[in-house]
Amino acid sequence: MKIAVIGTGYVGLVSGVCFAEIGNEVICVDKAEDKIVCLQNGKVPIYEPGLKEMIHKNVTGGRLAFTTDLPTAVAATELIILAVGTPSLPDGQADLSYLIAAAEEIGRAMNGYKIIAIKSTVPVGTNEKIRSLIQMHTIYPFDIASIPEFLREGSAISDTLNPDRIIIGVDHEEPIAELLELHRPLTDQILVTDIRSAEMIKYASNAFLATKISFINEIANICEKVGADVSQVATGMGYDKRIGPSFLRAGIGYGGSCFPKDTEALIQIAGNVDYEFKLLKSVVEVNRDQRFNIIRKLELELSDLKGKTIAIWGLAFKPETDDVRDSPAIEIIQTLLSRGAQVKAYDPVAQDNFRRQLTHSSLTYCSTAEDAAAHADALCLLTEWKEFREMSLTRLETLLRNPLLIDGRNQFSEEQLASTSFIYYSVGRPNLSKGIKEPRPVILF
Ligand SMILES: NC(=O)C1=CN([C@@H]2O[C@H](COP(=O)(O)OP(=O)(O)OC[C@H]3O[C@@H](n4cnc5c(N)ncnc54)[C@H](O)[C@@H]3O)[C@@H](O)[C@H]2O)C=CC1
Ligand SMILES: O=C(O)[C@H]1O[C@H](OP(=O)(O)OP(=O)(O)OC[C@H]2O[C@@H](n3ccc(=O)[nH]c3=O)[C@H](O)[C@@H]2O)[C@H](O)[C@@H](O)[C@@H]1O
Repeated sequence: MKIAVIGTGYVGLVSGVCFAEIGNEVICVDKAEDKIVCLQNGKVPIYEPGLKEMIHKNVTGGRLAFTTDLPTAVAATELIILAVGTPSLPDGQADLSYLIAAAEEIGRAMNGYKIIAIKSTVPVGTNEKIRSLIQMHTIYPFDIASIPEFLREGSAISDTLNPDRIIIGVDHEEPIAELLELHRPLTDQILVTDIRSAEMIKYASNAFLATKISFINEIANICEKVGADVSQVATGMGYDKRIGPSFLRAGIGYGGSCFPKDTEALIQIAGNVDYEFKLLKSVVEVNRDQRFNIIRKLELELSDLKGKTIAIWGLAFKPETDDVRDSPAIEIIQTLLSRGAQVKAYDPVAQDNFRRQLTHSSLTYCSTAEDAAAHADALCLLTEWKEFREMSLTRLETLLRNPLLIDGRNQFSEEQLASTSFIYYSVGRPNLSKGIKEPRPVILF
């Protein structure tokens, strides 16, 4: 099938290359010229394991190309996939301006029947609005389909090539056969729904996963007070097939370009029809507060943070990505700086993106994890990169001025800590440090 993918961000690029990989002819379009020039020169503007190699393979195989010329790409293809951004507006609603602009351009460029599929995450009813908009700009027939994307950054290629399910939302029979044929090589688990349900499945899925995270984070906070271990609790809960083990890792809360924005958008979608989504509002509130436990634990040990040097390991919102959009690290570091601390930060891949978001005279970006830790009064681990877990704690202890380790992602074990004198705080686990001031557990009967 000949496919044009409009918007070459995470979703556009990964789905474009994966459709090429399974034998389609794909042209990826972006209005950002620097991005397209970069891709045409064999470079990849985002960090995603395996992506560069797969792009190279499909470009040389003649199945994948990049352009800024939307009209020519639309005219040459039969399926147009919209994957432009839908960021949050200040009030939490999804900003549809990129989608609207792209839809108008597509309408003007059409030269015959097309299937137009929206992969961007959009509020319920948006596909219908986009259809009306395109109709105003073309005389040619077309069908609209909502095909939401469920990939995760860091494992985007395997998620796309082996999805748990594909959702196809349509309101006509006509495009179904072609869309089924396109997706069958990926999975048999394909659900065809009406368009509005497909739009809602995407928001409901992200909101449910965010709920699981806030739920386990609250359980972790209670575990800290009653002396239970949230890792064991999560394992025990996860053995129940109705609950499942995934998305029960306690930590500093979720970040990224999607959960924060999509939970806010769903609260707005409900509010627009006079429904107060109380549960989801609490999920968001719990998540916003969870990151500040890092600051609370630091202050418990160091009292005043003014003049203290705090090392930060991990800036990306999760490992295996250079994406720092809505990363909890941003607010944690801003709070440390506002309390007068000196911050030394390190991330193996996300540092340049983070620096573009945050610069400050008291914030230093370091070239290695060890440099960041050297002479610090405390070390906070915010992203679970493998290189951090593999670090020798006995070596780390010699680098820090004060052996205080605040682990926001539960990366270290009792065995690793046994031969050290670290004061160690993790999330929802009994205090494993030898130098603990207060005996644990605090049993509350
Ligand atoms: N990032 C992720 O992991 C996932 C994102 N999504 C959803 O997919 C959508 C896209 O997300 P990302 O790829 O992260 O977005 P992004 O913001 O990284 O990329 C969007 C791209 O679209 C381009 N663009 C905007 N208007 C255009 C136009 N008129 N013509 C051509 N190109 C245009 C931009 O230049 C940009 O390169 C969003 O709705 C998001 O919620 C869904 C699942 C996963
Ligand atoms: O709509 C989207 O954009 C995507 O959002 C998430 O994917 P992503 O944000 O890439 O990454 P996740 O692995 O879901 O992690 C999101 C955040 O939750 C946190 N998390 C995740 C799992 C967990 O158990 N605990 C936890 O704190 C991560 O650290 C991260 O900050 C969803 O998992 C994808 O299905 C969806 O397509």
